[in-house]
Amino acid sequence: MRGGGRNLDEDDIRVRARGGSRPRTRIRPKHENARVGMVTTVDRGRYRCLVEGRQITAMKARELGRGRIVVGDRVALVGDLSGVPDTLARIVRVEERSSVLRRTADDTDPVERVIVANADRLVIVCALADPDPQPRFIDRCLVAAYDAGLEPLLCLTKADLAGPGELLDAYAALDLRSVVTDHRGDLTELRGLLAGRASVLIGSSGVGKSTLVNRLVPEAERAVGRVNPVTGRGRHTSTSAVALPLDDGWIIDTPGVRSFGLAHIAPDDVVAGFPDLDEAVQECPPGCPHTEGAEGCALDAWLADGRLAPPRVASLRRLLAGRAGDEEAVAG
Ligand SMILES: Nc1nc2c(ncn2[C@@H]2O[C@H](COP(=O)(O)OP(=O)(O)OP(=O)(O)O)[C@@H](O)[C@H]2O)c(=O)[nH]1
Ligand SMILES: [Zn+2]
Repeated sequence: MRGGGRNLDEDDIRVRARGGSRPRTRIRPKHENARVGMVTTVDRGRYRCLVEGRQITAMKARELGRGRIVVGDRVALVGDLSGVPDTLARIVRVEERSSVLRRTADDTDPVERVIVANADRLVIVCALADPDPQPRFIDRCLVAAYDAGLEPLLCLTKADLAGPGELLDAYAALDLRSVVTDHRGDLTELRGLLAGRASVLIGSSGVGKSTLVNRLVPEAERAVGRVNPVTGRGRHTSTSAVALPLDDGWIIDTPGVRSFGLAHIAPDDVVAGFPDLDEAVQECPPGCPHTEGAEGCALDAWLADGRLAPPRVASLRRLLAGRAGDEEAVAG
């Protein structure tokens, strides 16, 4: 785009006026006039950003190279910041991230992807019935949350169909905050927990996540559904995350996230996602893989005398086995 005429700004002109033999790096524009905004969606090379209350579309400046920019990133923008249809701003800088939530396509995929930057909470949406609760999905999300430094919140939906007792009992040993909802009930408690935070909502298909998002941010459907003036594309694109403003905070929906692989997380950090098992694994021999049949694994002794809940140990072992490429475990 540089020198392309239409996208010239003061910085480009200054570069050219000084020009000459000075090394390019020393006269690289500092973009003092840049405005900082937040990336709310990413769709095939186009970034929607909220800047001073306006939604604008931007592209990445070539000088930024190949580094990915993701939803939640705070970015410095120059160029046309009017937000008028068909205008395109330029992202010239990505601010340092306070957190990154990553995933891989499955537990053995070497390619990790950052889904969201700068979030501080992971809301794990899980139905109490229809579909039945999936503790293994919850455990997987907890590992990712602890690893990324996000505070997990368990959001149990469809409370009109089943009670939360059994599920909450399974997690009683964890210091895990939870909230119970149904599609007609009051959302005051959940709203209170979300206010002022950047919360990523994650859940498997059919748990009622969209229902929840639409109730929390009724205008979201319109905002997401609006056809992008630059790309001409509407909703149901490949976007994997969308940030929506809510009560001085953000909720970040993840409609495109269909799996949540943990190949990027070291075994010890997988174990750290199970703080209720921590005391037991302290007694394991050095380098213990904690998997089924591992020699001297203290989890077995603790299980045998009833000090640990079998489903918790099974869940950890399944995750560890899945990362080792055990097909059957990956399917879980
Ligand atoms: N009984 C009951 N049904 C609900 C509740 N919340 C959502 N549903 C229903 O569950 C179904 C799935 O809800 P969605 O909001 O589409 O679920 P989702 O998690 O967004 O699922 P995907 O769109 O597949 O990602 C719909 O038929 C909803 O009407 C609830 O609290 N109680
Ligand atoms: Zn062990």
